[in-house]
Amino acid sequence: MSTSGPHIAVLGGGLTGLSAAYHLARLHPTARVTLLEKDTRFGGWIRSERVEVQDEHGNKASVLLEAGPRTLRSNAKAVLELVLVGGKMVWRGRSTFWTSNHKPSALHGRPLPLVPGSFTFRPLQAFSSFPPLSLASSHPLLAESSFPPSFLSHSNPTTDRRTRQTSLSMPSLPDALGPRSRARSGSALCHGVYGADSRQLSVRAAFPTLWEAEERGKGSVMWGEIGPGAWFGAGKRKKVVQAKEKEEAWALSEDQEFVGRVKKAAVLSFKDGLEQLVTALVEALEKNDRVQLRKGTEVVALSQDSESKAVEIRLANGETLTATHVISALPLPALSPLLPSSHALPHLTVNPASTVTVFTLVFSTAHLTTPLHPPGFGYLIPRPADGYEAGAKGDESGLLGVVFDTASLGEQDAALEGDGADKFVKITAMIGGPYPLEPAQLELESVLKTIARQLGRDGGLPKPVHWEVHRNVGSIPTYTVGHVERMEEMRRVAAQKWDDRLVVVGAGVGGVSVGDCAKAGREAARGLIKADLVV
Ligand SMILES: C=Cc1c2[nH]c(c1C)Cc1[nH]c(c(CCC(=O)O)c1C)Cc1[nH]c(c(C)c1CCC(=O)O)Cc1[nH]c(c(C)c1C=C)C2
Repeated sequence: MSTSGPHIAVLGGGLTGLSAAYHLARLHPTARVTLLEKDTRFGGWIRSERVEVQDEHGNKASVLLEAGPRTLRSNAKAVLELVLVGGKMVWRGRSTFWTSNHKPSALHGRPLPLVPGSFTFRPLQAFSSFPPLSLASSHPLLAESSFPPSFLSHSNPTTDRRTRQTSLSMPSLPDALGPRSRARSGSALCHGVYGADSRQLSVRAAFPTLWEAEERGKGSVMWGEIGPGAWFGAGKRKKVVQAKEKEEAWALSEDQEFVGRVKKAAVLSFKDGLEQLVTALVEALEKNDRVQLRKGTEVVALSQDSESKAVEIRLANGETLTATHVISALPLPALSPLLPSSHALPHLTVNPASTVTVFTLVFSTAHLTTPLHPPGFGYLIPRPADGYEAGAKGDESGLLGVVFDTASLGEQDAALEGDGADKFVKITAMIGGPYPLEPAQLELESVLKTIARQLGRDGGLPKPVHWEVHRNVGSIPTYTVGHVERMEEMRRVAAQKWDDRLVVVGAGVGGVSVGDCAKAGREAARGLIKADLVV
């Protein structure tokens, strides 16, 4: 590795850290970059694996399993740039949403159908995902809250418009949704995105597009989406910038057919899963002789030289590295103990994080007389009416939702022998989050029983030909009320105490989606370069 130029250390080899290292190396002509990862692999929560499955008739398939996140959206330049690095993709087009003959009532009980696009919580986008009107009337947000004039502020004095920008007593989601829906509406979406109790989440931090729409609509989210605010002023300017950024990203590819397909896709992944993106980024970084990738390397302390302002990085193996700048993409609670008290940062340990167990099941369809599940991409389960304690033991048994993976991104699976991959169906149960779980609830029998009950399959579910369980401990930060302000303060203190030499980013700071992580890494790299901080 060359020794001239600034030396930037990136802490954490998840997607945020990889994206930061990739963009630093790409955009700065002389910077040296060292990426430090404690684990023996890169990718963080992104873990994709192929397994071979077989049924009793000799059909064999190669099935892709995701232990963590499974899709990304083509909604930001940062994502598109990485997508172009990632290679062969699969996409779920907008045309493959719910079919008109689908009846969510086929699902037993009161789960919420899983609709691609709704997770971004852009209200119109979400509801336009429901082509049949009959379906819309069963959507809890429509049925229960029916777009109150002020979707966010309804009946909540703490959301007063004059104070809501600065107040630390920002509403949490159920308050924001109004009295009738307060019971449980919206909680299902919070399970699907954050694996968390909606009552703990800050609307402003967790669903910023909803918040911004209400700002534009002067108290009405709906009006914010369709009213003049969306077409003039800041709302319009933001849309223009986003459109321009996307066009710039499309221009990076010469393959217009590919670009056309990605543009139309609602959600994307790669043929070999999201880890294909990680592998592509690592390969690109390995080719650059200004980049050093170090896995299995734990950072134990950071300090700053009072004269040169350089950052000293102490490693668990006793080595010390010196960097001109550090980008930390570590979980915030993991960064906290590395900082000396003179240079401590506030609020790093305030938010809790959800533990979600991902239970993937592959079934043979050979003996099924009816489809294993109704059409669609899965369902989300709202917060139990009588509390998580009771829900853990009752009907929900700790389930937050179920994804019908084959319906969603079945192209990732391939036939090896026999009639093909369509002889198998893959689903994923997401378990845990706010539920207090006993180990027995994570046993196969218990999970099968719960899903069969929810799907209304009286005869139960067959034994899967393959299943896997991954417990993602503390994987999704819960942005509690006041998060946005706390992070602003944390960044201010970091800039001041560390003389702009330490930048803190990642899912703990601003956005938990794959796209948010890609973007945060990119912005951190660009920020250092743009501000001419790299000396
Ligand atoms: C490991 C479990 C995870 C749960 N949420 C996330 C993970 C990694 C993070 C997450 N999930 C979604 C978003 C929204 C934004 C986005 O850009 O995708 C985020 C940040 C939405 C989502 N949740 C589930 C799926 C299949 C998707 C993608 C949407 C789509 O494909 O259209 C399923 C799901 N995830 C979790 C639960 C409990 C759950 C339930 C079915 C927790």
